[in-house]
Amino acid sequence: MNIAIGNDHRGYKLKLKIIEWLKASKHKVEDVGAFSEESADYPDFAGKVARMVADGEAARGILICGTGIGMSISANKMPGIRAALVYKPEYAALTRMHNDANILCLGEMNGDDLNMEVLKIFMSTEFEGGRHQRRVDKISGCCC
Ligand SMILES: O=C(CO)[C@H](O)[C@H](O)[C@H](O)COP(=O)(O)O
Repeated sequence: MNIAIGNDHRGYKLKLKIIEWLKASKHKVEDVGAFSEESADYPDFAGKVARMVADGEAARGILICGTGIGMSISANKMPGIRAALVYKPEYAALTRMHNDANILCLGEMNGDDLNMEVLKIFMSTEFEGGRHQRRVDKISGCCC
């Protein structure tokens, strides 16, 4: 799968771990930065990843900041994006099965172990469709 990934300064170290896992799992990774722990603005990276997912250049996106909150607020401004901020593994499965989330937002403060567990479930869970498809279709109509 083609994955776009982005972070601010607080998400930089976790991103490196995530990229290592994604590549070992045979995913193709496009890293839009930030490329260091120097202070950076999360909307800049959320916008780049969201654009790539919305345009079909990436099948899914991953965004990391301190809490994940700023990334999710920013990414969800882009039409076609369903960015989910997930702290618990069970919810990683549910947001894929029910919301067909196409971007995963992680908070570095949630800890590496939990975040890696969330990531692995997010990457391996399919959308269920059915009644959830109807609801996902309605998301696009919410802001128009
Ligand atoms: O969590 C975040 C936004 O939702 C960011 O990653 C930052 O942690 C937060 O905005 C604090 O920024 P700071 O410049 O590191 O104090």
